Amino acid sequence: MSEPILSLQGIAKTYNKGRPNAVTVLDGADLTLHPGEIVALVAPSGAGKSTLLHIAGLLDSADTGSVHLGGQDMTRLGDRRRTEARRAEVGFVYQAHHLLPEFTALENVTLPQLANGVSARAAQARARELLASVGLEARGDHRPSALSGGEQQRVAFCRALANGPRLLLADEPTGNLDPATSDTVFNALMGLVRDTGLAALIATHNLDLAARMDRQVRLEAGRLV
Ligand SMILES: Nc1ncnc2c1ncn2[C@@H]1O[C@H](COP(=O)(O)OP(=O)(O)OP(=O)(O)O)[C@@H](O)[C@H]1O
Repeated sequence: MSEPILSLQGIAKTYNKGRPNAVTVLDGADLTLHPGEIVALVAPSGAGKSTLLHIAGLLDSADTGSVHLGGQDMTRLGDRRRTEARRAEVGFVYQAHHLLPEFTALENVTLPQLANGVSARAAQARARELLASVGLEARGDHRPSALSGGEQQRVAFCRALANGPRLLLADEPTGNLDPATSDTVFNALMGLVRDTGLAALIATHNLDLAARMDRQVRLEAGRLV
């Protein structure tokens, strides 16, 4: 089998450690994700899905345990190296799309590439290609307010994929969408995973969508089962 893109081992996380209001959210969570794999992360509200995604995506650190991304140990990297690794390897999609309202769809997908040192010309070409891959070739000049919810969420996926990450992390990405639109967004994502060898971890409450993924992991008492 191919080398894992993401490997989490023995991840523990307690908020407000040592205080009366301490909350242990993760307590020995293990997870391995391979290229071309899409995995559902299912758990009740408050169980720690966002916390786990933030640790996997190097936005937050675990108290104990290790995080490997693309075979490299990220656990003890300094802030600068973590940010670099995150920019290069990880794409994030949130429930609310967080697109920049004053920029067009095309600009929203171009900007992260400019931040990563890509030339304007190459960044725009890639943004056009990504938007076309989710059926939005005619919407590049629209601002988010002129797009439907499903279109906005597809732009958010394109933005997350703009720098060619090997890992996509999504937190309830279809939570705000009606079933038909959620289906369209999910199918676009599935196509990308299959075509590009991307690995995706998708937190969702939608059990129908979860059932269509390669595997489901549940977060129970701080562990993944
Ligand atoms: N910064 C923080 N300080 C203290 N407690 C926190 C913090 N962030 C999260 N928590 C607590 O940790 C627990 C897990 O939160 P998390 O957001 O990871 O859950 P979730 O499974 O993503 O929930 P939801 O599905 O509702 O988004 C919750 O009880 C939450 O209140």
